[in-house]
Amino acid sequence: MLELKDISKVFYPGTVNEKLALDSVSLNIAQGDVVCIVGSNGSGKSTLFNIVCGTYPVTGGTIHFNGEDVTHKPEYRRARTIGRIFQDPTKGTAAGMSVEDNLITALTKGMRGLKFSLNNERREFFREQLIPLGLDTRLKDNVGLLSGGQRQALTLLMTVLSQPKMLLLDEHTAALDPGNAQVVMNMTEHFISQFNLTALMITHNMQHAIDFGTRLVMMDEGTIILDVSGEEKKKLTVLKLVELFKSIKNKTYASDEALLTL
Ligand SMILES: Nc1ncnc2c1ncn2[C@@H]1O[C@H](COP(=O)(O)OP(=O)(O)OP(=O)(O)O)[C@@H](O)[C@H]1O
Repeated sequence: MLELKDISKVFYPGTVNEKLALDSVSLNIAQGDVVCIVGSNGSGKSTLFNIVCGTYPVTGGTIHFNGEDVTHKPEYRRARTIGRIFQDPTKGTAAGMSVEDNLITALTKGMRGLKFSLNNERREFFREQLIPLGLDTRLKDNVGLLSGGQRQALTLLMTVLSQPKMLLLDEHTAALDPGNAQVVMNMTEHFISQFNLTALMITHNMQHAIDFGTRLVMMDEGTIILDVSGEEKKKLTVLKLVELFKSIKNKTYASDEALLTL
């Protein structure tokens, strides 16, 4: 579905600040893969997402999406097929609009420009979708009144309703308290299976990365150093993952958050 071949990204080339953020990264994502991406700060995880979305141009390499070469396709055109959710719960929703109006916006995007009006049937559909979020009585409320966790859950629902082919979750629970983070993780799992989505999720929480999804990719210094799936992934523990990192890189895994989940 997504094929990254020999992707490199250099920031500020030819200057004293030159930084090789991605170094010949190749990655194939199949339809239905749910891939957790871990790696210490600065290892290139967000840059990888920015390259997939077209936020940044590549320095070298190619990107194919469902067989189409999208390497130079602009971000706004890739946004139709790729839904991205950020860490900041305020980013994906419009605070000054009601829950209902936010959902209409998302659904209209998903319907690819078809004329759409809010009839009772549609309102009932929204209400049903909002039940697992505990927001089914709040269709008329302004989104600015919702908690961070509720807003992120709504962002998730909106993204899914816009019918992306691939979901990119960029530490989407990191700014939430543990209770809300768990609720949003459960919602994420529910939507991925309900809508049969392919997803990539960046997380610093190694336990989440082990428990969630079908595949785990670890990055370091702009490269992919580990890619496990199936039974091998199921057998992982945080301790094993940290030890694997040490044996591959001959250094200690530098993330306090990861070590906290040990
Ligand atoms: N827009 C930019 N301009 C210059 N350098 C950048 C830019 N974005 C990222 N970098 C650099 O590229 C490297 C990889 O950064 P990136 O944000 O992809 O890491 P990350 O793994 O997502 O880190 P974190 O876990 O801290 O979010 C870092 O050295 C970073 O400073």
